[in-house]
Amino acid sequence: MWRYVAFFQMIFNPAAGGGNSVATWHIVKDELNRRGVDFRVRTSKHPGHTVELAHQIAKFNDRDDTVLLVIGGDGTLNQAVTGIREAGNTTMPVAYVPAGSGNDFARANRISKDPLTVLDAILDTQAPVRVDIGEFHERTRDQHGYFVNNVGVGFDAAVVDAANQSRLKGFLNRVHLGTLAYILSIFGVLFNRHAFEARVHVGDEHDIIPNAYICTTTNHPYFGGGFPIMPGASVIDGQLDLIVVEERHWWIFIFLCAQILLRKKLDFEGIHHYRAAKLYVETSSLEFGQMDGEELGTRPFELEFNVTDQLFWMGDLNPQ
Ligand SMILES: Nc1ncnc2c1ncn2[C@@H]1O[C@H](COP(=O)(O)OP(=O)(O)OP(=O)(O)O)[C@@H](O)[C@H]1O
Repeated sequence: MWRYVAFFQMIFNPAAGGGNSVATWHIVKDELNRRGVDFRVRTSKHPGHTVELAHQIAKFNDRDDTVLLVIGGDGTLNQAVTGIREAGNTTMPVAYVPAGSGNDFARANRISKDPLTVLDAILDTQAPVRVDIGEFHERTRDQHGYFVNNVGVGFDAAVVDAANQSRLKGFLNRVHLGTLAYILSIFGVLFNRHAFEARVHVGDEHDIIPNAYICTTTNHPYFGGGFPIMPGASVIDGQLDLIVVEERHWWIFIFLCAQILLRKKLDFEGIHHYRAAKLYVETSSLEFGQMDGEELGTRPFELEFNVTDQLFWMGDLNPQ
């Protein structure tokens, strides 16, 4: 069935990477034309539009050799996967050319930053591969969703919120320093930090963590444009990883962040780690939330997580 790719349905987000994705799109389009590859492109016209576009493509697809090729960042990839899944399509594979600022999903799967290298791998692909993605149900607002990277409550979500509000982000993206926007936001958020109570249920374990500060469920090691928050996490183990970091003293928190940046083993009192296919996290206070770098707003969160999988069209799978 998957001997060759006959047809690419493409979604391109011109706003990803602070607009740098436009150059990637031109490279991809020119190369596909040069190789005589059959494709159709749709451009994301506004925030969230990729969900609608992917939904339509997945719902009305009448060919069994269609691959959805996504050009954008983690948020665009999230929306494409969400649209496919919401359409009830579990057979259409996703190919991905990273063109965002963080590109954590690409980093975790060792997908090249060079569009022509990625395209080569996509066009050489013979069969789809299954990759873990996360699924969540947030009970307080009855919200359901999917994530390719992570869902976080607390510190990381406050950083995403601050980075997205930052006027500097667009400029830093244009000069290829997108990660710096997150680093600057981290310092801003650190000055306003507060701890919250997190209740975690995993299997028979029921923990109450009174002074949580980072509470992130992740599909792979990276967050925020390359921070290896959970080095052992994998997209092919059929499990999700939850890391909860307590807020004790600011200098301990800085020390822990340094350990994360230096990729040291996070084996300290005050760091809680859970790995399972199903997880439950609850906060009693209003907190920021984020999903793959997209804001979830503020609310008390009651999050049920499950691991599921998605077909990807991306050459030999080589995850970290
Ligand atoms: N035409 C558009 N104009 C403005 N924003 C758009 C448009 N199309 C999509 N978006 C929004 O652009 C946002 C950013 O996309 P994306 O996350 O892919 O890029 P990024 O933030 O640069 O990369 P990363 O998530 O990897 O850091 C998404 O929230 C998406 O909804």
